[in-house]
Amino acid sequence: MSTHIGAAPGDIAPTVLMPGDPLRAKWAAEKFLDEPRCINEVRGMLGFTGSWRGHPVTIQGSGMGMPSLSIYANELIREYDAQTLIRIGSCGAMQKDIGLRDVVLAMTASSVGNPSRAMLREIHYAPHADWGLLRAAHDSANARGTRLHVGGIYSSDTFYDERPDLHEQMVRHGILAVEMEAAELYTLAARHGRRALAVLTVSDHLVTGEELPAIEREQSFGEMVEIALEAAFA
Ligand SMILES: O=P(O)(O)O[C@H]1O[C@H](CO)[C@@H](O)[C@H]1O
Ligand SMILES: O=c1cc[nH]c(=O)[nH]1
Repeated sequence: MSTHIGAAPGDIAPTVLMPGDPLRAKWAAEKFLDEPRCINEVRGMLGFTGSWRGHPVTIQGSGMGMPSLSIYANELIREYDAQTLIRIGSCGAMQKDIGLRDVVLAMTASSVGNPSRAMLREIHYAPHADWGLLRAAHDSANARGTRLHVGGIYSSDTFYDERPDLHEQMVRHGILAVEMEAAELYTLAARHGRRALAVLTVSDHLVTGEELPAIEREQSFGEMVEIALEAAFA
């Protein structure tokens, strides 16, 4: 057990998928894994371990925002020796040519700040995906005909952002979408020599104002789960 994860040693697989929503973790584990069993209920941040095509896989909720993700990713890496961490999240599209339910692979993740920021001090570190995972996810998505976008995303500290000028600059600099965890996940993975990727599904559109309801964010983003699994074991 770690402070925030109740799993026994050995109950967490080397490959961990991390949705923000713990109920998406439950849905994905029941839909995509063989013999899933709940390995964490601490604070309701559900985690499940099962297998996919014979490979052990854990799907563990991260919560919303980088401070929460940081706690789970740190414990998964330090206490359970997780090697591959793939975020499976929702995001808001920031460019006109991206549609609802399109999949975004985050090549880089910009942020105003993240929990690692204080440690890095004057360095403006560029959080980036693992190249092998990114390439494999790209190949998987293309093979299945997914509407796919690959590029930079923005990991925000706020869902209800009151800085339209900040969004304007992100859009202007080609940022594809906004979410709230990837920059810290990428930074932690790099620091510990692990592989990380964020595979995201567009749930909102910041340009058109379209949005999907909570139940669809929880239970309908299966394509990104399959892409993440195929990339992990490519
Ligand atoms: O759907 P998840 O994975 O939680 O991701 C996105 O959704 C949450 C906000 O609604 C934030 O965590 C953001 O990153
Ligand atoms: O962080 C997020 C996630 C989904 N949609 C948004 O607009 N922001």
